[in-house]
Amino acid sequence: MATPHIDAQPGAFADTVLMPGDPLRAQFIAETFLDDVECVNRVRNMLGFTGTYQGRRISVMGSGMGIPSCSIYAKELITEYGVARLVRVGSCGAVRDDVAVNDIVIGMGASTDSGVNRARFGGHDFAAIADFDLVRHAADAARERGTKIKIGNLFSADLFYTPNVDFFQTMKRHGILGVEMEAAGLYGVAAEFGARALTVCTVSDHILNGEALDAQARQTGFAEMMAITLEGLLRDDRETSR
Ligand SMILES: O=P(O)(O)O[C@H]1O[C@H](CO)[C@@H](O)[C@H]1O
Ligand SMILES: O=c1cc[nH]c(=O)[nH]1
Repeated sequence: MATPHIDAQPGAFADTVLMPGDPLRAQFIAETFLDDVECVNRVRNMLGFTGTYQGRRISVMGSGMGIPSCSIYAKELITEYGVARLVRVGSCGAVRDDVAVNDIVIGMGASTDSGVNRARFGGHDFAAIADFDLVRHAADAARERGTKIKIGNLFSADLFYTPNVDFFQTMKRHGILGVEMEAAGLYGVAAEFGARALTVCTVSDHILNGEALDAQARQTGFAEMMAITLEGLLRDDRETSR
């Protein structure tokens, strides 16, 4: 079985897929955090891997940048490979004064300037939200690790280089925790096709004050995000009845 974008065999993906935007970050995650790793997709270099974390089968695959790319992979993973949990592990920019580079934020919801969810929801506004239990278990994992995180609303932008820079102030006033490019689309796909989804991001830059992580700090913050995400998933396995 293959889709236009994934040439993996049936059963090649675990029921849970981590999705960073960057396929090389997918490879890094697989090689750094998983055991017994096998590469399961190379189409368009959108690398996908399956391995284990503490004995639990987990896959990781790049989503590409932006809602259209992420939506293609998420949809095919759910409907063709039986994936039931998708967790975006990404980077985002901050606009609030109390959100700093290296902070970890969880997208309980995701606002957007994209039209995809209206397209799938009869032209109406769709509340793009994460799965509550995935949010809860990631939050519990963070608390147990003693890591402070923020949970709230992300903004999934169609344009990385937006001409409407004044809108960042509006986002700030509305409490947006981070600006990224996929979460609202991922949540819409998950809702349409009956999967559970979550987004966890590390703040890589502050859009309004110009602060940005150096490479070393990026790596450290990223490792903590991965630990929270993976431990949250193990909790979800233990505590959520399906
Ligand atoms: O670091 P990733 O996961 O790619 O996420 C962010 O980085 C990319 C933009 O540079 C977009 O994909 C955005 O959502
Ligand atoms: O999409 C993104 C990701 C990181 N930083 C931003 O400003 N935007």
